[in-house]
Amino acid sequence: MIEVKGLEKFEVKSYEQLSHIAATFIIEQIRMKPDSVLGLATGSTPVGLYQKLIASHQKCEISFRETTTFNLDEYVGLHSSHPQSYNRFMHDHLFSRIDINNDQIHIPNGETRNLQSECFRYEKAIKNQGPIDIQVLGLGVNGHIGFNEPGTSFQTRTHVVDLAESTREANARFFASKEAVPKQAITVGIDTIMDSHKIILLAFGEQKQAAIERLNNGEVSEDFPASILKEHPNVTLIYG
Ligand SMILES: N[C@@H]1[C@@H](O)[C@H](O)[C@@H](COP(=O)(O)O)O[C@@H]1O
Repeated sequence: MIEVKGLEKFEVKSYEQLSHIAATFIIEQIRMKPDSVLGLATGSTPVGLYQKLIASHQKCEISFRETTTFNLDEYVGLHSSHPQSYNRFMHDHLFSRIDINNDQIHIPNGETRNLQSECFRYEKAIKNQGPIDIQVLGLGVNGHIGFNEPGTSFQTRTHVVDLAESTREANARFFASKEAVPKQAITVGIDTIMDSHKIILLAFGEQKQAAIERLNNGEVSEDFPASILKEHPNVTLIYG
């Protein structure tokens, strides 16, 4: 097996262990720097991490009062209260249960008429308040990070994407049908992600094995967006 340079790796035996290790990174970061800027992800993988952060907050170990968050992405066309919007997901799974100030939470607005200016506004907000101290990433089955699909330039900043059919299929489990999955999203770009000081990449389960294998053993290529992370100096892959 070819060892990948630049990726620190933790192979875990359980989802519980993955969530625990990921939470340790975030908790350490907040303790070290209470006004940290966190980059957050949606999807089912980070849910256990968010539960651990809530538990740590409830035990008064950490406070989010001074932290700022930027989420990676949002579907185009879903109202922020829609059960499958990422805005609603983050409030349900994390924000409503910690002491973060609402005005320090940032999620792209996928409902706006002017998507281009929203991308510009979001990128500028990250630039003004960043850089992101620690970015949480999930891994798409096709290697996407955020919603940066295969073929996306590594130079991209926040932009509008057409979702790959494989992504709409994978995410259909959260919707009534695949047809109900939006066709577009706003995502921070790959270059935006690479500006983060530290990145933790989480991947777990049978359906992620091929992507993990390709990340570990494949080349750095725009056909497989997550591969660029091998060129970042401070990435930890937590997988199982
Ligand atoms: N935009 C999100 C990604 O940021 C996430 O990493 C991916 C994996 O989701 P899951 O963790 O549910 O496998 O899903 C979505 O497509």
